Amino acid sequence: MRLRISFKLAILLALVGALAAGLTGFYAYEASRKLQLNSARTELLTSTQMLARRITLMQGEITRNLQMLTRHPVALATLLYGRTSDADQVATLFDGVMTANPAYLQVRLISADGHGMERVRLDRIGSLAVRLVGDDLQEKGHFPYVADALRLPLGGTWLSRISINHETGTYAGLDQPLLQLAMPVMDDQGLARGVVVINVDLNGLFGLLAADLPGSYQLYLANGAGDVLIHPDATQTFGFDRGRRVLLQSEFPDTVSLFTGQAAPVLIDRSEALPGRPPQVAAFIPQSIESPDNDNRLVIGLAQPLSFVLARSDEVGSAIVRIVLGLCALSAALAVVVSRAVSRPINAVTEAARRFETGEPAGELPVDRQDEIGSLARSFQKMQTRIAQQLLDLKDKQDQLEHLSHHDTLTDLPNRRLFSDRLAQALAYARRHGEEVTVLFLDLDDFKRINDEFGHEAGDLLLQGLARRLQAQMREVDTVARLGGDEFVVLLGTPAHPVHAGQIAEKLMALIGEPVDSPMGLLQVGVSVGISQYPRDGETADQIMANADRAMYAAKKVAGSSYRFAAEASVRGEGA
Ligand SMILES: Nc1nc2c(ncn2[C@@H]2O[C@H](COP(=O)(O)OP(=O)(O)OP(=O)(O)O)[C@@H](O)[C@H]2O)c(=O)[nH]1
Repeated sequence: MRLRISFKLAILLALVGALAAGLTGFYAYEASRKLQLNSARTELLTSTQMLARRITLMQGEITRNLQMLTRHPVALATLLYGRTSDADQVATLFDGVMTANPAYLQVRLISADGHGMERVRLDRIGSLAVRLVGDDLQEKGHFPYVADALRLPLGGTWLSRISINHETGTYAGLDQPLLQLAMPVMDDQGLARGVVVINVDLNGLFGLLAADLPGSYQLYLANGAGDVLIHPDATQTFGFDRGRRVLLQSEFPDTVSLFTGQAAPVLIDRSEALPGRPPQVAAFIPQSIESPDNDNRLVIGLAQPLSFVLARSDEVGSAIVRIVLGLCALSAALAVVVSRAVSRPINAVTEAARRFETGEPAGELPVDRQDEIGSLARSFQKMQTRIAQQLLDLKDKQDQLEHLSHHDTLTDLPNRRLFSDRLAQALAYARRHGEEVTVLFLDLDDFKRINDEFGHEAGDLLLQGLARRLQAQMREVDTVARLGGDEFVVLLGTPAHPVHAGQIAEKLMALIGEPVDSPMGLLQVGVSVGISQYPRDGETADQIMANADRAMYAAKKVAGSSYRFAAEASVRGEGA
């Protein structure tokens, strides 16, 4: 199948349009993906740093609460005098602090005496702070938060390692990650009389801290060795507490530098899914919690599923796909319009060429256009006009050649060839209809003398003048021809009786005998005429002509103009 140029052009333009739209769409989508990832990483890092800052603030707040509680006079009074009213006031104080701080699991006043006997203790049960009394109060002197905190100076804070709470007798926070902070209560002599201990629920604490973060954020917390303390998957937390290690650096190998003292944050773009874990984007930073031994180094991290991060770019992607499809449709429509606009004038030129080839009128051409197609159309039109003109010229030349081949160049009378054709035709007709044909053979007398006396040019003028005269005076049906030199012949177009033929010969003699005016003077000659008639003088053209010639020679023998019939010997004329 031969595809039209407009179709090919439309397909090509549509493909180019679709390719351009597709590539633009693809790169726009890639750019949007990168932007989303970068912005997600930056947001995660900022949120993680904010979280770390809030942990520091939170620790400072707990320390300030401890200072307030340890320095309150009723705390020392309770420890020194054991009065119930003092203890009640302390309990009220603790209740206020716990109410204000939902992450506090437990607040206790523990005496240095009585093996670290709990004097006032409030445990969190649900949302309430519940005071324990009587047998529920226990000796805690063997716990480091009592023994070590009692050795601290005024205002010093003891900070536990983050651990799982296995302490029996607690109502809340059992088996939860726990941070304990303790501060000594000093008397006037600077002797530590007891400690105030606050147990902080880390899950709750971080839950509070993370409450402002977007719901898609996942919180990670690891201790200085990398043990996972908080993980979106609860089964991965506190592995060390169950006799196995679950390390953050195992799941996020890039974080290993954070556990070797590096302070720079680690940004992770984990595009590949781990078994059971979706691809993620994450940010991790180290965070130190101030403590006397400075051993509480933490690594905090926030992560987001990659799918969530890329959800927006997927939306952008589907918008881009719609735009690309729209652009493809638009480019296809434009391609059709453009290809038609381009191919229509080309088709017009092609159609004009086809019509020209078959000789039909060319039709309209886009010659008014100012582009290459207009120039092609104009060139084609010029070429068409030139070819048509050349064809006309050629036809003219052909006609001229045709005329020349049948006419004498000097006199423009029919030549021997045309005369022979007409004679043959006339004989054929006469033979069929039983008619006669008459030929009069004319030879000028003494023509050489004209040439010799007046010049060859004068001879020519005389021949032309006589030819014109004969042509004008003879009937249209007759043929006057020049056979060559000073020989003329007349073929009568209608049958003629010999008498009539003789009259015609006399008319011819009179016509030729009239002088012809020329620049060289009056030119005058005589003529000898031989008359031959079919069928009397011959059957064929050759016989007729030969007899006419012979008759003319017979006439020539007589001085002056005369004529002779081929069949008769009688001579009629001026010289007779
Ligand atoms: N000017 C001119 N002369 C021609 C042309 N053709 C032939 N002639 C001349 O015509 C003359 C014919 O001479 P002849 O055949 O002797 O005829 P004539 O002089 O008429 O003599 P007779 O026929 O015997 O009377 C020659 O001198 C030719 O050169 C022509 O086309 N133009």
